[in-house]
Amino acid sequence: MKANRPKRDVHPDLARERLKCNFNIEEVTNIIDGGKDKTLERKKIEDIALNNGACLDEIPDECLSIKERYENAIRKSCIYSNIVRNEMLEITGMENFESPVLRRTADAFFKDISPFMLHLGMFVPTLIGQSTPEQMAEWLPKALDMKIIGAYAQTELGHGTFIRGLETTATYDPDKEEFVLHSPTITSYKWWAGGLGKTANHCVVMAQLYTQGECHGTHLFIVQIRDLDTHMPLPGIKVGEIGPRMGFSSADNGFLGFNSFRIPRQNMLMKHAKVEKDGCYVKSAKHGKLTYGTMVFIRVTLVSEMSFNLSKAATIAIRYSAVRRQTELRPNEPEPQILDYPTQQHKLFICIATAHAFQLTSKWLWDTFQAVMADVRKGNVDALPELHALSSCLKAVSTSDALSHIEQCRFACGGHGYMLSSNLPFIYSFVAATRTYEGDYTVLLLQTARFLVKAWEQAESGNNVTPTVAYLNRTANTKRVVWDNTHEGIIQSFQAIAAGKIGQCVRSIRDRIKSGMDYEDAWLMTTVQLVAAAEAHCRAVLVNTYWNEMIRLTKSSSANVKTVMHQLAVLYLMYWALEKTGDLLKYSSVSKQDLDDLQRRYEELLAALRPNAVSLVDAFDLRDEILHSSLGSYDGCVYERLMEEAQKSPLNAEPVNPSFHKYIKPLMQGKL
Ligand SMILES: CCCCCCCCCCCCC/C=C/C(=O)SCCNC(=O)CCNC(=O)[C@H](O)C(C)(C)COP(=O)(O)OP(=O)(O)OC[C@H]1O[C@@H](n2cnc3c(N)ncnc32)[C@H](O)[C@@H]1OP(=O)(O)O
Ligand SMILES: Cc1cc2nc3c(=O)[nH]c(=O)nc-3n(C[C@H](O)[C@H](O)[C@H](O)COP(=O)(O)OP(=O)(O)OC[C@H]3O[C@@H](n4cnc5c(N)ncnc54)[C@H](O)[C@@H]3O)c2cc1C
Repeated sequence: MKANRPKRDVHPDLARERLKCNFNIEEVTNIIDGGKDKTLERKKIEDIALNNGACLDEIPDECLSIKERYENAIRKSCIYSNIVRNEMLEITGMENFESPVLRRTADAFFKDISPFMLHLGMFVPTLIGQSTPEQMAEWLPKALDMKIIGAYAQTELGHGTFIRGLETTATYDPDKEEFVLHSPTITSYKWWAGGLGKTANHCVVMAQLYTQGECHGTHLFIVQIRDLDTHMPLPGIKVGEIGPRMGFSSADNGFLGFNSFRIPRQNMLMKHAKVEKDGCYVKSAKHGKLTYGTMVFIRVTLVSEMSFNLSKAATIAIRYSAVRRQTELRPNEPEPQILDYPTQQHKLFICIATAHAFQLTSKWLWDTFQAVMADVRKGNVDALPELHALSSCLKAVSTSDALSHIEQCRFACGGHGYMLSSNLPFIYSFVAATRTYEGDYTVLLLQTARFLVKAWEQAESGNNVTPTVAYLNRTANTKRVVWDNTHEGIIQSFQAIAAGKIGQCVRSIRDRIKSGMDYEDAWLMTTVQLVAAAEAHCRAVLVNTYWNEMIRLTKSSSANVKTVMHQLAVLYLMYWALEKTGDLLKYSSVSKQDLDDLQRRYEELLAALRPNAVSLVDAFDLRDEILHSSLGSYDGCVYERLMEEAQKSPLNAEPVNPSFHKYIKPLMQGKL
């Protein structure tokens, strides 16, 4: 089903906006993509994937039933996978199967989500990160070639966060050299895994490993759950879909139970720990948490995923705000574009800046992740705790911030933002899930807090700490940092806030222990503060990284690109400084006058960015197919598209709905 899209002239308001642009859009796009060659490659891939119109739907997803939606998503997933397999991977290289370009083009095919997303997103990365070379040779080519389709089944009905509490068992039987998978209780049923309900024929399962009568904790196993020919669940497997949810409607999130289901010994993913033929358990020599590697990988990728989603929402809301006019400011004057309202700019410009902040930080985080993984491969796991702390807090804060900014984008579009055809509700519900999955917000910040408390104690006793907390060496023993309204000053203030909060947590824990609590209770009682301290640390990392990366990446840019990129980064610093005035008053010497000045400069910056706003979102270079939005298309023909989408409502298929004759008319006639 291909839909023909009428070509329209660009709305005059948007055309005028584009004439105001004073910087080279392509240069900014290159910075976001990571270089000119990357932009060219992305465009080439987008042309291959999208130019033939296979991604377009005649009937909008939201007008389909649950079953139709799933079937349509499968149809398109197969078309898309074929394009990826036959044409796109040739350009990116097989090893870059998780390239952001593939993720971006996938969004043109799926307004919601592909049932195959978890296959490429988690199943394949788990094979890569957790298999021995022999296992990799066996499974990976099949998975990349879509000969097998997998899911990642870790969470259970009873436990998601507390992995050590998972109940599924994998008991080794040395006589048959097999593991017996079993779900002993209803709460041990696997629950939530994307693609598991109806699509996958294999999955990675996390289960408690028992061998020689002893439990060795959770390990990963690769399990075939359906017949490859008939697709029927194998005997001993109970599998299905978990039912309608807020988003992820076409992801067939599933449940899975095992009734003494047997798999060969070789199906335990044994890169980090293994079970010998005789049942002898050999522990990971490196680090006990390496089996959690896929989660760390996804947390790292989610930061750029948040940038992408926020850039979509910002593009939609800013283009719409340039076209939408509302309220006479003065009698008989034309109504202004709503983008001219400073309150609208306050809602939206931070979204552009945040998309940049997350994008640049995500590249830095990705490089850090790669470097740590290279060390791990050589047997050095020293940097793993820092990577875990960093990826945990950046995942938590980026998903949470993206979610609230996307909601602001929806508010910024008034009533029309509530329409599914605007795509904002889809983007919102997709991002809402990211705050929970791969580790809930609070839980992950508490992981970072554990690391920060240890780092504080090291810094306090005069020892050097790892790079991302190096500011503790400078600030751990300082009471209040001297306020300075330059970018360096603001960054240092964020570091002082983080250090101040971590220090306060340590003191609270110590005071509670002194007053008779044990460490666990003292920690528990301090967790509200610990979450706030970890968030503050994350903000310090974000402002510092964004600033440094922006300076580094614009070194050879033209003057106006430097200026506009600089303005966005300053806006980001000021926005968060103003959001955190209470903390600044507590941990720096900032005065009321300084804060008033900051507010004024922030408002001036909004005005300075205003003429470039539309071009800044054009620089995200998101094709209409990817935006899927009646409000955000490049041509800005908002009202025509809203009307066009309204016509597609199934309720408009007939002039009179049968319910009139069945119910309303009898009611009107008193015959009901
Ligand atoms: C086409 C391209 C595709 C791209 C795709 C991009 C988009 C991706 C979309 C993906 C869609 C995903 C859908 C969702 C999937 C899922 O949600 S899968 C399930 C995810 N589940 C979780 O994340 C659970 C969260 N819980 C945990 O991570 C852990 O249980 C815990 C909270 C960290 C605690 O673990 P536990 O085993 O109880 O450990 P502790 O005893 O508390 O800690 C011991 C020490 O170990 C440290 N530690 C914990 N985890 C790690 C780690 N991963 N790495 C390193 N270290 C770790 C911990 O901090 C403790 O340290 P100390 O303080 O030093 O003791
Ligand atoms: C759309 C979606 C897709 C998913 N896909 C998958 C998948 O493919 N595979 C898979 O295995 N899983 C998947 N999940 C599951 C997901 O990983 C879990 O839901 C997530 O890790 C949270 O765990 P939970 O649901 O057990 O929440 P809970 O841990 O029960 O959290 C409930 C509340 O308790 C709080 N809480 C819990 N523990 C603590 C603590 N120690 N300290 C303080 N507060 C705490 C949390 O902050 C939260 O507010 C998916 C989830 C969603 C929503």
